[in-house]
Amino acid sequence: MTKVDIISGFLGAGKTTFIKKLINQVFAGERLVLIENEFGEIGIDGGFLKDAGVEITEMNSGCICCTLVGDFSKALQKVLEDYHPDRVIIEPSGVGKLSDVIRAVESVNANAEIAIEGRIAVVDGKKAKSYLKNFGEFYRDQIAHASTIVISRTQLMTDAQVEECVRMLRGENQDAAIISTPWDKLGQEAVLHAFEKDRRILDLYVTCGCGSHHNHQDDHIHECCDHHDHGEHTHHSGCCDHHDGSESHTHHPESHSHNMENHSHDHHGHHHADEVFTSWGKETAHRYTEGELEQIVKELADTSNYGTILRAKGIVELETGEWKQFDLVPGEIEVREGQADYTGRICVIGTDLKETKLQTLFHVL
Ligand SMILES: Nc1nc2c(ncn2[C@@H]2O[C@H](COP(=O)(O)OP(=O)(O)OP(=O)(O)O)[C@@H](O)[C@H]2O)c(=O)[nH]1
Repeated sequence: MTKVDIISGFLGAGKTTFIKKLINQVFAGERLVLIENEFGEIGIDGGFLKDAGVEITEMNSGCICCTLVGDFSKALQKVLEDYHPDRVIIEPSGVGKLSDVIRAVESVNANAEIAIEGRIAVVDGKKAKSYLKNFGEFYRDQIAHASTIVISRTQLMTDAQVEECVRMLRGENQDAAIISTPWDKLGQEAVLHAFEKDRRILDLYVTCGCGSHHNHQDDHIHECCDHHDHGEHTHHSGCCDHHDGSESHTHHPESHSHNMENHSHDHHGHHHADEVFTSWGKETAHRYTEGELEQIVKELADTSNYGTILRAKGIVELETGEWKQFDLVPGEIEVREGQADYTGRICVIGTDLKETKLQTLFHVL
């Protein structure tokens, strides 16, 4: 029997980062295959685990839950036959619907010895509220169908923000385990616990009167709806706070990022991702100066000249021969050392992208 874990999450939520953590800490020693699906036509993440001996199947240019569903079924079957893995980890594209991915896996299940173990949604805690408003059809589906919701970037949030986020997520999914512990403090035991238990909240991120964050990993794992009194610690896990979701169902245009439009007019509609989101991707041999690359990424982040950019990432060569990897989600950019690759690759995903302007910006005419 091969176990299958689906690690969903919106664009830039932290799926790949969380998968690395799982592979290093939780699934170490297992024979693993990762099926990675990028909405854009240029795969960027594929190389990251080759050294760790993980087999990687990349599927680009669409979603395995809709346009690539037939290909996905064949790919999963092939992986099972070729490698007989202990576990297959599926990373759907950020704009894939978790319910559709589950259905796609189940359709293979009829002929194969597999069992879905984890249905994970990684949620960027800082953006959950606005994304739920603006991209509700896709976002809500991932949250609602998850058995475990993992909140990323909680170390960048205040306790009150974390609590509000947990409450909001609980309003969308009454049953999932919700992990809100900052990932650098999240231990193997805690992750396993969340995966194994159906209805738990890992309230490791404790709000104290002193306002600092405490890691109570060993002794603060609570059953949902279990209200504990821990002296001066107040626990607002939000698990019993059955929010009516009214706030996240409102249709006000986005105020958080430049020109983010409301794409959730039809919560019950069935849009394919490519009806709402577009991607632009290029391979390039262009060698950038470090300053030029930083300027490009900054320009993408700070202006709306190139459309509404929800995610950009890439790996490119510098004039010096060094390679740099960049990541952008609204409000956050990162440029870091990268490993030399066969060519530079750039991928931008968003709405209303201005392709010609992007080509000019990246010098890839
Ligand atoms: N500070 C911080 N950064 C994070 C965290 N999670 C992810 N990131 C950063 O956010 C960016 C996106 O993370 P990924 O793991 O690539 O996200 P993803 O969901 O796989 O993104 P897609 O490529 O859209 O599928 C990277 O620059 C990460 O380093 C987190 O918990 N804290």
